[in-house]
Amino acid sequence: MIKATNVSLKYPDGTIGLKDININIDTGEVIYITGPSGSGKTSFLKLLMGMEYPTSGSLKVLGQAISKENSSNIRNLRRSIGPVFQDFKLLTGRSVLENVVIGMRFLNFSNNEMKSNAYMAINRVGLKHKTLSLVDNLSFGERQRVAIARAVARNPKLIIADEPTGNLDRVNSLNILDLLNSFSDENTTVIITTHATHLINDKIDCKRIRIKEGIMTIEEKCYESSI
Ligand SMILES: Nc1ncnc2c1ncn2[C@@H]1O[C@H](COP(=O)(O)OP(=O)(O)OP(=O)(O)O)[C@@H](O)[C@H]1O
Repeated sequence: MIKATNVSLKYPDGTIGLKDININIDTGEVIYITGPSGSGKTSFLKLLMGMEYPTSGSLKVLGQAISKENSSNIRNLRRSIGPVFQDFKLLTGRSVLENVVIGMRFLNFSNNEMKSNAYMAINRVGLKHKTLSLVDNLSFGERQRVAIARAVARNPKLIIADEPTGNLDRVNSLNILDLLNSFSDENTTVIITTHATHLINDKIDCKRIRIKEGIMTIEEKCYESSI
C-alpha cells in the first residue's frame, strides 16, 4: 500500500525534511511515528498525501506515484485518504453532523449515504449525543473525535492522524489512540504521529517508526502481548 525507496525531501529554502527513507507499509497495518519536534514526521505525512513531492527517490501510495507528473491521479488518491489534522480544521458555527458530512463532499456518495455514514461515524467516536451540537461548544477532546469521525466517514483506505493526542491528558490520549487503532482492518491502514512515546510503548499489533533529523528508523515491530 505504501512503498518508499530512497525518498528524500528538501524544501525550496534548502531545509532537509527527510533523508533517504526506505519503508514498506502493508494494508491493514497500524503505524506509530514518533520523533522530536522538527524531525520530519509531518513532512512524511505530507508526502503520503501528495501535498509535497519527493525531491529524490520514489514513493508509491495505494499504487499511485507521488510525483508532479502524476498530480491528476494524486487528486483521486486523496479521496481514499482520511486525514486528521493537528488543528482539526473544523468549521465553526456548524454542527458536528455538518462537519462530518462536509468531509464527504466531492466523493461519490449520495446524500443518503453521506448522512448514514456520518451518523455511523459519529456514533463510533462516541458523540451521538452531540450530533446536532455546534462544534464551537465542544471540549478539545470532543473536537478531536469529530475530526476523526469526519476522516473515517469517507471510508478511507488510509487514515493519517498528525499528533492526535497533542493537547489531551493521558486518559483521553489513550482513548483516542485506541479509537484510531480500531479503524484498522484488512482494507484500512492507520498511520499516527505522536510525541508521546510513553503512550505507545505497550501497543500491540503495530509498527513503531522513529524519525530523527529526517532519518527514519523502524524501531521494532510491536508484538502480541504474552499476557
Ligand atoms: N514548507 C517548509 N519549508 C521549509 N522548511 C519546512 C517546511 N515545512 C517543514 N519544514 C522544516 O522541515 C523540518 C521537519 O518539519 P516537520 O514539520 O516535518 O517536523 P515534525 O517532526 O512534524 O515536527 P512537529 O512535531 O513539531 O510537528 C523542520 O526543520 C521544519 O522547520
